[in-house]
Amino acid sequence: MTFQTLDDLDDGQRVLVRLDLNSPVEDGTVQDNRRFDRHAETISELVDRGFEIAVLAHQGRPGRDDFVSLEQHADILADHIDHDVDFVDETYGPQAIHDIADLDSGDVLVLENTRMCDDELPEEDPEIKSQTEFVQTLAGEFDAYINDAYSAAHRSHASLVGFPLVMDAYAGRVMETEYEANTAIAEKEFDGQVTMVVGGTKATDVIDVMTHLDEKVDDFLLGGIAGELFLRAAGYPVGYDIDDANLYDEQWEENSEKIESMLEDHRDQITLAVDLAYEDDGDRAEQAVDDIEEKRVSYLDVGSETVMEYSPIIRDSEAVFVKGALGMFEDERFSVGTAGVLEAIADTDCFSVVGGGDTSRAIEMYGMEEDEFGHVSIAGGAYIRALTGAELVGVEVLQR
Ligand SMILES: Nc1ncnc2c1ncn2[C@@H]1O[C@H](COP(=O)(O)OP(=O)(O)O)[C@@H](O)[C@H]1O
Ligand SMILES: O=C(OP(=O)(O)O)[C@H](O)COP(=O)(O)O
Repeated sequence: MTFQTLDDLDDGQRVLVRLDLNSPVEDGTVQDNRRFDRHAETISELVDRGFEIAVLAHQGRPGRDDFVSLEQHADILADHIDHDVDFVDETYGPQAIHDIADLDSGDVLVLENTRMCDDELPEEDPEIKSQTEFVQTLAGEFDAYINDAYSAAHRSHASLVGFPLVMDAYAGRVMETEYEANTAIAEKEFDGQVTMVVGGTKATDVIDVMTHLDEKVDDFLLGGIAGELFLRAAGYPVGYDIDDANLYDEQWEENSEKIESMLEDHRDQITLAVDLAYEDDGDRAEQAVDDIEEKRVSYLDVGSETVMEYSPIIRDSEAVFVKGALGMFEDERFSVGTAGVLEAIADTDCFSVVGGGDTSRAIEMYGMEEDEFGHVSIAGGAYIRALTGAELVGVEVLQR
């Protein structure tokens, strides 16, 4: 490993620490999840070593319901480290700079959601990000920058790639362990069948990676939003937005050509849902995809027949990689696909990786243990990108 770690950093300095606390938000309430547990280890070590600590993190995407302040995250983090955590509702404005100046040894201050700053998005070259007002202002306030956000390291955003170009930069403990685990996994060779379960809402991330993994993965089992987009490309009248949904059409525009060419060139490697589930009068109802004449409802899970088709494929696999849930599993009625597939994986002795801040929550929620899986990563998009062998931009800048 070529980046510097916390072992290379002298105690008691002023540090700016980038975490990934991006969490599910239900009715405005931030849901606790494994990202807090994992990052708490890094922050507790920094507290014990007397650092003056300011935390940068993002939450959600502008325009989405999950785009909220980090005030609740500061409280959840405080519970995890059993130590006070302050919050300021600015990222680099005058009040933030004032509060940063006031930090004492062992103090922790969470700065406001980085994505509320104009300079954070969109993705641009690290050199451009390093010259932004956001990076230039904060860099002057600290002795060192620590990136612990492996799970966001595939994004070329200011808080992830700008600072290492203008100040001393180190990998936090989560960055270190996730990088090691995911790099080792990417280098593993398997003699038997390799299966990848693809779902979730971030279809663009997974479809991009699928096009680079067609030699490594023998069978892609589809669900979630990506699954419906593939069904749409295969000629079924699903995979577009109805009502207020904003999940399909934009991602279809971005990915339809890739999906169509994957179906044309790799049809035998792609297994699509044979039935889908929806809400009918408060209950779960299922419909065979062949019987859908027109999309009138939101499909929130794959159906039970689909789980019966996916399970034997998983049983016959030597390795299974999961990225994204097959349905909206947080609602028990729509957990059949995700829980069914995870149980099938847990019941076999295949090597398995379950990734994603949201998806990894399903393990605990549905009574499974993490040690029933080979590796449970708090990274989703970053881990599957790493599987392709590609370097993550946020890691690359740490290695300079
Ligand atoms: N058909 C669906 N409709 C709406 N949401 C879905 C559907 N299928 C899966 N999801 C949601 O996808 C989320 C996980 O998506 P994503 O963020 O891409 O994965 P992760 O964070 O695990 O990497 C879950 O919280 C689940 O509720
Ligand atoms: O949750 C994240 O990614 P993931 O859902 O792929 O695990 C990261 O925080 C990145 O967030 P983003 O996909 O909104 O850039």
